Amino acid sequence: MPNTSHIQLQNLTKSYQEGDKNRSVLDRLNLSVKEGEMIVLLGRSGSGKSTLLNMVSGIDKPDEGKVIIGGTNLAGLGEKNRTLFRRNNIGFVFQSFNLISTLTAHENVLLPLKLKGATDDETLNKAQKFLDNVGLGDRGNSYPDRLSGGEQQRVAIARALAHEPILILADEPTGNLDYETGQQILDILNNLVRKNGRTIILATHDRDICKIADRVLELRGGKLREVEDAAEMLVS
Ligand SMILES: Nc1ncnc2c1ncn2[C@@H]1O[C@H](COP(=O)(O)OP(=O)(O)OP(=O)(O)O)[C@@H](O)[C@H]1O
Repeated sequence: MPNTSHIQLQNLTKSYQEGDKNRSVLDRLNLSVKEGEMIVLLGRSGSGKSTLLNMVSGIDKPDEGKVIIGGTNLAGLGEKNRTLFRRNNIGFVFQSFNLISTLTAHENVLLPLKLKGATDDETLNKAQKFLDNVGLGDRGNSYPDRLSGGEQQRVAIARALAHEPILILADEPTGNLDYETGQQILDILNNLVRKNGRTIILATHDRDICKIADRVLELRGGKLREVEDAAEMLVS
């Protein structure tokens, strides 16, 4: 298991075939992220933010280039090993929460711990601790459909952090929430991630989120550029 979450993307290239057309999404993209950094990734709809996060998490593979996380090049691994790497090292927070509807909140948080091979009482307590951390310690027995959107996203954050990943990826984590709930979710994410010194890459349309970032990057034309003044941007 890597002991650093230093990330390097080198010459990352990805295109999709559409009929007889080739749509280039990432074009020899480069990025270096230091351990503990919070990166906000901006970009218009369709610019490739989800595609990029899928490469970093190993859900998908680039056509060319390297995805090096803590010394391991994910792009050089087969699907099985990428899945194992992801389970052990990465936590993912989605726009649509993606909780398992037949499992309680506590069981949802427990799942990544079990997948990582943990079994004992310590694990049960750990899941409870992470629910406590997101302010839902008393809702462990609730099923997702009994929780509000904001509460579901808090469970999803507890689930993403429970197996203590070195890297958190979040794809529009506030996209399905009203403004105030979205701000609460960001505060929770920011506090937990910072407290534990985790690295996070968060993709969003919401320029407000930039205020909590160490670095803001814009994805455009398949490449990344640093945004010095996020307010200058008009992201649709
Ligand atoms: N599996 C796929 N097959 C074909 N084309 C795809 C696939 N996944 C993504 N695309 C295309 O790649 C481009 C980038 O999509 P992506 O979802 O990464 O953008 P995004 O910036 O995350 O957009 P949004 O902000 O709307 O979620 C789009 O043109 C999309 O249609």
